[in-house]
Amino acid sequence: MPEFLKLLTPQNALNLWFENIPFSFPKYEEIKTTDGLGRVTAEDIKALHPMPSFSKSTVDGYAVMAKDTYGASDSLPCYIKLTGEILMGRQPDRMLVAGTAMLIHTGGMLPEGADAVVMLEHTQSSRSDEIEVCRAVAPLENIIQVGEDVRQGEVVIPAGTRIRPAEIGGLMAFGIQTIKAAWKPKVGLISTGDEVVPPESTPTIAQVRDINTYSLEALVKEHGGEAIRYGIVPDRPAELQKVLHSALSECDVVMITAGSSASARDMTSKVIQEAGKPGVIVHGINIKPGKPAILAVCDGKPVIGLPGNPVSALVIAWLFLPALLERMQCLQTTIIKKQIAARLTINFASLAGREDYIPVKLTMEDGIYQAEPIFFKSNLIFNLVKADGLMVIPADANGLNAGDMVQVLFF
Ligand SMILES: Nc1nc2c(c(=O)[nH]1)N[C@H]1C(S)=C(S)[C@@H](COP(=O)(O)OP(=O)(O)OC[C@H]3O[C@@H](n4cnc5c(N)ncnc54)[C@H](O)[C@@H]3O)O[C@H]1N2
Ligand code: MOO
Repeated sequence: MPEFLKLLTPQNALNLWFENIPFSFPKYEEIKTTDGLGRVTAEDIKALHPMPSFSKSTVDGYAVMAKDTYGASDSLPCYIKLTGEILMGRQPDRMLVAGTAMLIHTGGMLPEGADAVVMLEHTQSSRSDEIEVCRAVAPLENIIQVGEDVRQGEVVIPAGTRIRPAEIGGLMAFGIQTIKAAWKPKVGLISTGDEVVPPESTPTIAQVRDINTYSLEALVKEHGGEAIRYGIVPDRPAELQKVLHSALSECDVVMITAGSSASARDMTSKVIQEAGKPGVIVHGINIKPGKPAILAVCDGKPVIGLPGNPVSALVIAWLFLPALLERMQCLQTTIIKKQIAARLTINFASLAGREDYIPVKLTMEDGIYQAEPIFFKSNLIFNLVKADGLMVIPADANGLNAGDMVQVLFF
């Protein structure tokens, strides 16, 4: 019986693999903040000054002392002397004194002495030097105070944060043009198989174009790694040995596709085992698709042996590689895979003890997502192209019934 028939759950497989990887603090590089999307910060970033650095209005209206408006209503307005206008981007040229108001615009700097802003809609101006206030304001109403967003010196983006558009905006608010980011792990991609030819060539009748190198390259890029292609290796162990050796010396992670299963030409596990210590950690995971997957460590470097079937290769890589890249870059917050709850449209059988990831089409009915399973074969990439997401059938389920709610993950 091939060794890989001793199947682990995906979570146990991941844990066991990670226990054998010597994670260390990541190398880092200085990058332009504008290039930072998707990168991981390698140091704490602190507020250089309070944000905002001046107190401002959140509405168009009149800066006032709140107490001057107390009791004001539509039936009993109060009258306040208008002493000028605060121009945008300019510091007010005078203090606000009791019993006076100044015209202010959204984002304008509050004059000293003012503690609230009356909205334009709650005033009338019958005379050019006076306003009629029809509604009272409380202190701090319609203003943003100095440091209300963040205090000076506060850690605003901790080390190990994935940079999203919001972080880029926050960094620019401080004028931080460069950041230290964890280096992008280099992921070597090796395709194997005598029948596999490059996409630019025309396959003969029993050949196939290389899908996996390219779908995996895109996945690596999407999850913050740098992909390095090592081409297609024929089904000869010596050839794979040679290419794997180069990839291990040049990359931080290596992914090999195909040759993971049970036949005599499935050499991947053996070649990985001989490429470095401790070698193969997991061969076989209780999952569909992707059961024959291999997780290994060769002299400190993680290696993944993916099934050749393009759907299996992509699903397994999508389940394991992002988690690895996150750990390698010391990401502090696990990225939760985007998912929604949906109602299953039909009865769906599955094997108890095995976690299934089934491609589904999503539609919306009465405000609830409906998940229609695609009866897929893991060799057929367009089964995945046609899917909106992957429905998870947990290991403890012995199939699901039409109407059951399922989680659908977006890959
Ligand atoms: N007797 C058994 N046979 C198989 C088992 C099993 O348990 N017992 N498992 C099946 C499962 S599940 C999978 S998944 C596949 C895994 O196969 P391998 O990893 O050994 O890969 P190959 O056999 O070389 O290829 C499978 C399939 O994928 C095509 N392929 C390979 N590389 C590429 C590529 N880069 N781009 C596009 N397509 C590729 C290849 O031509 C084959 O059609 O094994 C089952 N068999
Ligand atoms: O894992 Mo295989 O992926 O079931 O075809």
